[in-house]
Amino acid sequence: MSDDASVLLSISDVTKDYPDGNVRALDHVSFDVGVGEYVAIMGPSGSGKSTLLSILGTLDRPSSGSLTFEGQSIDAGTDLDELRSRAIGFVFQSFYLLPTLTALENIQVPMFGRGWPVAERVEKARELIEAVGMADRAKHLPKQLSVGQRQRIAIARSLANDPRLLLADEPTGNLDTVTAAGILELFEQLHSDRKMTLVTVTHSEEVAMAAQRVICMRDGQIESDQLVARSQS
Ligand SMILES: Nc1ncnc2c1ncn2[C@@H]1O[C@H](COP(=O)(O)OP(=O)(O)OP(=O)(O)O)[C@@H](O)[C@H]1O
Repeated sequence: MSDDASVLLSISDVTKDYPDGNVRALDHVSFDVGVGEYVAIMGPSGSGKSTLLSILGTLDRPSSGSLTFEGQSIDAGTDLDELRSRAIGFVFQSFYLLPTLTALENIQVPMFGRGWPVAERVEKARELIEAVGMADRAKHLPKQLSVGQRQRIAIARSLANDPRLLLADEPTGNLDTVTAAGILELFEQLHSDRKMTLVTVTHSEEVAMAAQRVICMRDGQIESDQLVARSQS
């Protein structure tokens, strides 16, 4: 973690076993993520990246070890649905947009059930669709959008509840090089303009180099954890 950042998220001595497969997916992993950091997690297939991201996002529980978010311990008593919907946004390789909803409606999905007045919900969705450069596609259904455009809408949706943390699993995995570069620019904007904390799992060097810090996993352990040297322009 960079020295000046206060800690957003911390995992300590986390182990994850999958007894059915007799697999130790994470093996005593500890690290902090600072507020506003942009972290890439890399490593070979099967090294534990997605498992780690699931635990960071509270989608899965560690077998042992602990997790804190904004200084609060995440344990059996934590309302995980509430924490996730309030504080954590997720972006996946497959976008999981609802096919019968328009782009603008898809962005509002996380706001459903949270008591937002409709007008405010729509206004917020309009602001987000603008932020991801897709305002002119608001009424389009997912099937009427390119894959890169769908990912932009999925990213806008992930921001609907103003999360402090954005977790992404191979966010450019289904995209061609040019489209992927556009998504990386969008992440950079979120990081620099909105001061989002971003953690992304990736196999892509380009994605990793866009981050500030790269954690490399191997066999369920952290092999290296380094700040990315940025060229000054
Ligand atoms: N539900 C599960 N049950 C049993 N074993 C699992 C389960 N999920 C993952 N594993 C195993 O845990 C290990 C880590 O898997 P994980 O998906 O975290 O790796 P990864 O680094 O994300 O891989 P990839 O880059 O291929 O997506 C692998 O050996 C995998 O087979």
